[in-house]
Amino acid sequence: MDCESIQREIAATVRRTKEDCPFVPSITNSVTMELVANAQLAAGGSAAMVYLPDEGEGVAAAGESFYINLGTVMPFYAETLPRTVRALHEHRRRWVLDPVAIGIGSLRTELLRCFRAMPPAVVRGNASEIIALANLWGLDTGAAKGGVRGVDATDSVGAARPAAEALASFIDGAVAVSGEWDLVTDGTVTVRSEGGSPLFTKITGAGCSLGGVTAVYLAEASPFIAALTAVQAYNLAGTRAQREAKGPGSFRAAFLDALYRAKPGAIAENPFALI
Ligand SMILES: Nc1ncnc2c1ncn2[C@@H]1O[C@H](COP(=O)(O)OP(=O)(O)O)[C@@H](O)[C@H]1O
Ligand SMILES: Cc1ncsc1CCOP(=O)(O)O
Ligand SMILES: [Mg+2]
Repeated sequence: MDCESIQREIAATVRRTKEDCPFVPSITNSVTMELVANAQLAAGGSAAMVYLPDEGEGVAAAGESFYINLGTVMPFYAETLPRTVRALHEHRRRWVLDPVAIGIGSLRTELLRCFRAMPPAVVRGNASEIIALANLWGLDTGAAKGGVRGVDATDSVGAARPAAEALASFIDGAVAVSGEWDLVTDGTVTVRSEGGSPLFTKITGAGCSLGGVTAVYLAEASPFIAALTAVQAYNLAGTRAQREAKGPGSFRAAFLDALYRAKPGAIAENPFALI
């Protein structure tokens, strides 16, 4: 895969998504749910958030891809999430996992452990979450430990590269690691995408909504291209939004506008390199 063919695939993915408006349901956290849905709409998808077991199963079958984010675990997720993931597996629907705050509490850990048997097509997280998930699943992380602090990372993106590549190979899909720069890998090809803004760390839900938008593109593209398209769109829109913003509040609004307005060619041409 060379950069030019990757760029062509990214542009085609953005274009198809706007034409098709794929239905991409989510089970996601109650803190950032609204930003996730708005970002999915801005990218051209159709969003629906559910909580209950039968609703999870129903929309898993009806959706074209799916997003699961473990940010705020509720007791009934012990039933909702295994049933939904089983339905996704049975209906051959691909899904994105964001293992937010991995390490907090026993139910979150138990759920993340159980996903190993029916894995997602894409895992998206910050560096510490990716290292921690690879460790939980017993994969080779190059001895990295993964220092998640609540929902934040304490590891650099580069430190998560072995974990990301091992995870991507294990799931036979793709892994995206976010931070000051972003890494996307399918286990063989690894890319570094530049851009974004430090203001992303001053609003809640930048990472969660990036996962939701990845799921939208997953309805239209391979795991690797879907993950990279979302990362490129965020890095471009974040760069543009920072020029308009006075602080986190105006950044959030400017970011949604920039994501909505970003053209396929500009997303494809946001700076990235094979590493
Ligand atoms: N210092 C930074 N500079 C530029 N972009 C950043 C920076 N930190 C995070 N981002 C961007 O913010 C988005 C969310 O990433 P991140 O904050 O790592 O996720 P999470 O919220 O899950 O920890 C990504 O698009 C990422 O590229
Ligand atoms: C603050 C918080 N607490 C539980 S989930 C959540 C949102 C995390 O969002 P993100 O990972 O996108 O920063
Ligand atoms: Mg996060």
